[in-house]
Amino acid sequence: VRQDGTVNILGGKKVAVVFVLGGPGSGKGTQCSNIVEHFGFTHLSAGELLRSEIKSGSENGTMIDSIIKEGKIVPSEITVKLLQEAMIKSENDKFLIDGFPRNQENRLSFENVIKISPEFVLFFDCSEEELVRRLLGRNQGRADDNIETIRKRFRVFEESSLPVVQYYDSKGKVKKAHITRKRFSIFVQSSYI
Ligand SMILES: Nc1ncnc2c1ncn2[C@@H]1O[C@H](COP(=O)(O)OP(=O)(O)OP(=O)(O)O)[C@@H](O)[C@H]1O
Ligand SMILES: O=c1ccn([C@@H]2O[C@H](COP(=O)(O)O)[C@@H](O)[C@H]2O)c(=O)[nH]1
Ligand SMILES: [Mg+2]
Repeated sequence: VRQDGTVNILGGKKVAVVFVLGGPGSGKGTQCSNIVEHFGFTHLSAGELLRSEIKSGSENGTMIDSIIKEGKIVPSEITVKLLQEAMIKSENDKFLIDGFPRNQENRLSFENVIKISPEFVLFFDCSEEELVRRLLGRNQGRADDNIETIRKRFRVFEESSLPVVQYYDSKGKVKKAHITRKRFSIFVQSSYI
């Protein structure tokens, strides 16, 4: 229990978190793997945790599966609990959290439960044209890599996820990697990396 009365769920350990955000297919998972190799972070993909939950046959699996196929956002309490469990299980004190927070409610839920603010947010800015090309060429058998769901994921990204990037940008916490054409960059006025 901290002096301000809040409880650190990670047992008092000082933990660094970096959120990795960007449109579907912008390379979050790919770049997290590269970063992990060189900088000693543990990579936690919220999408992977949710897909594992489906595969494990958990009671929420069917609901998560249908939300992912619709390109929508899984309720915060489920995703935050999975992230919390993964962070507690890990021995590490540095985490790259990929694909989360997806909306403002996710962000608030993480703040309230985990009680850690990110060191910064890595944002991959990429044109929709390039995103579609990458997603349709990914060939990993994902149920949401079809053009119908991809369009829905783009809409959710613009409506719900970009406001989270804007929020962190207003706090000076966004480091932007500019991938191709500036489809989404009008929303964010921040430093480039
Ligand atoms: N810099 C790059 N240039 C070309 N292709 C790339 C690049 N980075 C990633 N890719 C490819 O694009 C596809 C999507 O990459 P990745 O899975 O890392 O994206 P993501 O942001 O994690 O996507 P999602 O949000 O759907 O999980 C993959 O097939 C990957 O190999
Ligand atoms: O915090 C999250 C992360 C993911 N989802 C759902 O999973 C899919 C796939 O996520 P990827 O990051 O692309 O692997 C995403 O479209 C959402 O439906 C989520 O709800 N919350
Ligand atoms: Mg990914």
